[in-house]
Amino acid sequence: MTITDLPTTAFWRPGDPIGDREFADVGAVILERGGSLPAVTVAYETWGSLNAARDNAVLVEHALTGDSHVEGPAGPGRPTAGWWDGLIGPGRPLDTDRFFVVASNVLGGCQGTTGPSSEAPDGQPWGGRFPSITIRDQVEVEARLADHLGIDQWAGVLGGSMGGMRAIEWATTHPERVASCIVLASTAYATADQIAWCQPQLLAIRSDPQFHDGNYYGRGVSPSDGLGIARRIAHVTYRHEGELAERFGREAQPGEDPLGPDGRTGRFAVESYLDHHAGKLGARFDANSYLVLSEAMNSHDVGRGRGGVAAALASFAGHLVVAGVDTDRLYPARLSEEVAALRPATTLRHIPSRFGHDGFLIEIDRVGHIIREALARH
Ligand SMILES: CC(=O)SCCNC(=O)CCNC(=O)[C@H](O)C(C)(C)COP(=O)(O)OP(=O)(O)OC[C@H]1O[C@@H](n2cnc3c(N)ncnc32)[C@H](O)[C@@H]1OP(=O)(O)O
Ligand SMILES: N[C@@H](CCO)C(=O)O
Repeated sequence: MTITDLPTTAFWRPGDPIGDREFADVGAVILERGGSLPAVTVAYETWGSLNAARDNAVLVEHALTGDSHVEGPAGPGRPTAGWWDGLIGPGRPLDTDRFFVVASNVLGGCQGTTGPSSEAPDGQPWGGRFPSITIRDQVEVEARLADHLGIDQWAGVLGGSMGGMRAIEWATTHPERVASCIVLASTAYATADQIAWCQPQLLAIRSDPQFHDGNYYGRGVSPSDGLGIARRIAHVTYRHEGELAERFGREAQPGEDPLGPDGRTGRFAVESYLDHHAGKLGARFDANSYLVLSEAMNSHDVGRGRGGVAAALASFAGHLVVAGVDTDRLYPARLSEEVAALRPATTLRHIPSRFGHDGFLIEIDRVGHIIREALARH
């Protein structure tokens, strides 16, 4: 597959099959970086039942390109199978005999919650006009969802990567509303390295001639080349050097010769693998959401304006669990260890994996064990 063969962008629009989604209108939101969104809708899914005391709810926070479909098959309105399939259900780590599990699509996303592809007040898609948002704005919207569901305190808030950013922000902004917080393969603040890896990704999208300053909806085009390049860069950071060496080595993609006379089209197997992931993301994700969410991640710092990370975390009296993947080069395990050092009451766990950052999505048994252990206190 060459770059220009990539499919055009797909995202959820009103009128599409709703799958298992429910929707909550949570009103206008004043944004941290200025401006506002006059009417925010949140798409969410639930598993299990809220008990009479309304104290058994757990919020699962998805990562950059995830959505509310944590568990269950793909199907109409559900472009992908659950991204943590196997973790939610009777007797599972997120045990639906005990817990009411909630997962929403994040503010700025493209699977039903208000984002750049949603309608602005003038009836046209927001597109490039969608305002800059922060992780704190996303948590504000999730707090409104909790209010809508009648949940004063979550038994648990948990997530990996960008989902972990929102989980730790929840514990900091609303310490009284979180009993247990589980932060996987994540960080208390976006590091220089994470911001640096992000920059060429955003430039790739914005440099795509089909980007049109973010106003590509309705033109029959999308900046899929730029989004594909962004995903290739990101995907390498999500995996481990040793894994790529072991899986692909210097092998050529079958039927192709990267060192032959036509070496410009013949690919190494690892290049074909990256092309595949670029194509998959282009088929299920909106480039504008990729930009907005990436910049929200760059904003992340629970200590900003609060006297630093240690002072910010001091307000949280609940149970905090942090776990890093030992081969994660993007969110190295030292960032989890740093949180545990700044807040000594924290439980520190490790996720051994050969897969790097994506280990938090792949090592289901280990992740399930950490979740089960943390929620056993409840
Ligand atoms: C599953 C979802 O996408 S749910 C939606 C939400 N998603 C997320 O939050 C995370 C997005 N997904 C991801 O980041 C990753 O796909 C993961 C972490 C979930 C999966 O990781 P892994 O299971 O290790 O898959 P891996 O990275 O090895 O990729 C396998 C794919 O590469 C393909 N592949 C492997 N080698 C090659 C090659 N040489 N050339 C082309 N394709 C290749 C496989 O055929 C397979 O394709 P498929 O996924 O279409 O079946
Ligand atoms: N593979 C994950 C990595 C981000 O943490 C995603 O696409 O959301």
